[in-house]
Amino acid sequence: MQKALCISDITDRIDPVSPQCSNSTLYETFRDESDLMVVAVADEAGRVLGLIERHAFNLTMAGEYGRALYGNKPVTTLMDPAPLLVDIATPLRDFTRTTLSERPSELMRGFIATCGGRYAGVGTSLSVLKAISADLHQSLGRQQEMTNDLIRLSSESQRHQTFLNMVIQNIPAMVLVKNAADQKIVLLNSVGEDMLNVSSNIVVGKSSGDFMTAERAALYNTYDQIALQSDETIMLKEEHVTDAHGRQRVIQLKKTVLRTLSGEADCILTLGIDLTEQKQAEARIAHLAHYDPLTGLANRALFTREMDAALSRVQRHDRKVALLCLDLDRFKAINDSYGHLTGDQLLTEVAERLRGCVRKSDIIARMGGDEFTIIQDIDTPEDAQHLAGRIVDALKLPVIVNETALEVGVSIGIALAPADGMDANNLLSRADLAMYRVKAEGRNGWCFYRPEMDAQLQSRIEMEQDLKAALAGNQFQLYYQPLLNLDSGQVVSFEALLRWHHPTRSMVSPAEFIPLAEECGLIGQLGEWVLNEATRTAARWPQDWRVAVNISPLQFRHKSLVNLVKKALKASGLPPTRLELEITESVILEDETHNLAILNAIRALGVRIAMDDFGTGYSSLSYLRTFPFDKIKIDQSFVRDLPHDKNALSIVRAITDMAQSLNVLITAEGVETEAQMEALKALNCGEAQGYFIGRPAPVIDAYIQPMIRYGT
Ligand SMILES: Nc1nc2c(ncn2[C@@H]2O[C@H](COP(=O)(O)O[C@H]3[C@@H](O)[C@H](n4cnc5c(=O)[nH]c(N)nc54)O[C@@H]3COP(=O)(O)O)[C@@H](O)[C@H]2O)c(=O)[nH]1
Repeated sequence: MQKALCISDITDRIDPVSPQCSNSTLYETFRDESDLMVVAVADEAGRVLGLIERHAFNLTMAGEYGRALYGNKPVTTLMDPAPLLVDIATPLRDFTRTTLSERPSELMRGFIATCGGRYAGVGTSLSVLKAISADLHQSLGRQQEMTNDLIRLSSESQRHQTFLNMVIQNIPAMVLVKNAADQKIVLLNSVGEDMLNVSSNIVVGKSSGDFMTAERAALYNTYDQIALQSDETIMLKEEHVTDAHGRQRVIQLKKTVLRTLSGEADCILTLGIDLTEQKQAEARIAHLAHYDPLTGLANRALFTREMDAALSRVQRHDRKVALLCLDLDRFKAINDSYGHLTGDQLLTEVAERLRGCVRKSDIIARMGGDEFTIIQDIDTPEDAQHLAGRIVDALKLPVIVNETALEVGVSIGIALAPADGMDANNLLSRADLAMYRVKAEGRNGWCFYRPEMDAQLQSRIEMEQDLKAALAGNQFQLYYQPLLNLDSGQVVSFEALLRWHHPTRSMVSPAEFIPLAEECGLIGQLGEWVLNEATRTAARWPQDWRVAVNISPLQFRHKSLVNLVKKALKASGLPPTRLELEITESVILEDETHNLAILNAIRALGVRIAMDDFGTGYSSLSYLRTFPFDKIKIDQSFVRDLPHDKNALSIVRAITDMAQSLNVLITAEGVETEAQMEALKALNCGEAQGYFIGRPAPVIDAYIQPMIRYGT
């Protein structure tokens, strides 16, 4: 901002003339200095004596008469002895305002500026006018600038204001500002309107008590007082509110007092952060950590916690608890046949039915796959028995998924605390043991744990160890069972069937140890041994005999089966066309793409692929189209009832007809009588296998038997 003009700005610091100076000398000075309008007369100490104005002086001195009269006289004779005096620091405006109103004619003659009463310069009316005009001009310019500045400032502040409003309105939190002095609300943003379910028009200018319940308002006022007495942000308890849309929200409030530069409380800022989604996510995570996402039942982690709690109830309050272990009977087959989506729907429905069988206080958990557990507070073992009975009945009813009726069934083992133990893991294994007993005894039922089951478990554990030792100790042998071509009556191939000469239990059936080997991960090693042994043996047979080797579905998951087959063929020198691999339908159903690729690669080597146990599975026949099987083996359960059972006859006929249309060879398994063989011949079955033709036997016997029987 420019400084206002003062007298010093418009005075000429012309040396004054002394009172002794003659008028003629001054006359010459005026003649020589045309710009000189006024001069002051002052003594040596600077005291002002008078003022001489050029025009008036020259008027006197211009004529000869005037010069003759005054020429030699001192200037004091023609000076104005009472000139207009003004202090040099006087603001120009003050000077002009006073002089123009009080002594305008004196101003016209000029004036003398003084400083501390001493001469400081002279000024004229012209210099005053010039200065006033310049000042006016400048102040107009300044005013314009100031106006522009103001306009700019106001638009900037407007922009800031708008920006601030936008931030406040769009911040995803409630912003509520109260005046610190009277605690009246001055601002509530739109999120706050929504959270508090009130319009800012209603609350601005009001106190909390004007639109809240007295109780709540009192609480908020207390919080305000606490905030006012604190220099820090205070965090309030989470609050549950119903928002403008009727939804329950959880809000975290924070209060901060905004203070002026001098430290006085100006306003109270309340921020409300909506924690609802965060809380929901936390709840979801907590739920996932304890509940099975598919069925909504407790998971293993929650089961363990609940089991510990139940056992401490038993201990402290002398209560009884039953632990029920459930395993669905045909779930795997259904899952494999109809796919995981159907399996999932089935599990969901099973969970629903279980919920319908228990009391509220019972805990149902899904431990994984198709295994469930129930923790039940009981008074007597009969309570557990009744619950198990209800569950078996509930799951006997078919489950309808996508218009298909699925019959699943359940096996339940029950262990009791404290009778069967007080350790959760131990009880679980005992209930499991009982459940396996139900499975072994035909499924779809329940059974209490009995101490002798431990011995059975022990024997299973021992068998597992024995199996490991058997592999190392050469206790396995392959038996061979012949397959007869029903047209030619010739033995065409032999199925290799594994036998275990157990050191103490003599011969153990593969029906017993193959599943065990699958469970304990030994099937890969065992299957590799069978493949090598069978190909090595068959390589020594007559050229027109093939060998069939059973491949477990689990072998498809282990080492590269294709490489194992290649290696066995190479090592034995057996032509690939003389090797046949028997697989079950679960191979196709389990991991169709992966397993079909393996089958195709093996078949590309020239090895034949047979579908074993045909008709026992759950699946539709559609998988027969997914792979060109060389042979289908009709399961012995269909052959058993031939030739008299009409159903068996029509099933076998249907299979042979279908095989003919697909151009696939059919082998009937389990042929034990001549009548069965004749019936199969009449049904156009290509090959037969069974005790009637030859029992599995070490290789020598295997081919001698049929030769003896049929004279080949
Ligand atoms: N993955 C592998 N599985 C194998 C291997 N060796 C055998 N097995 C499978 O074990 C199951 C039981 O086999 P086994 O006790 O050898 O029974 C076979 C035959 O002895 C029996 N059979 C043959 N003819 C008759 C008969 O006329 N009556 C009758 N009651 N049983 C008979 O059938 C079994 C052959 O079945 P299949 O394999 O379906 O052709 C069995 O599932 C074997 O597959 C192996 O090395 N690996």
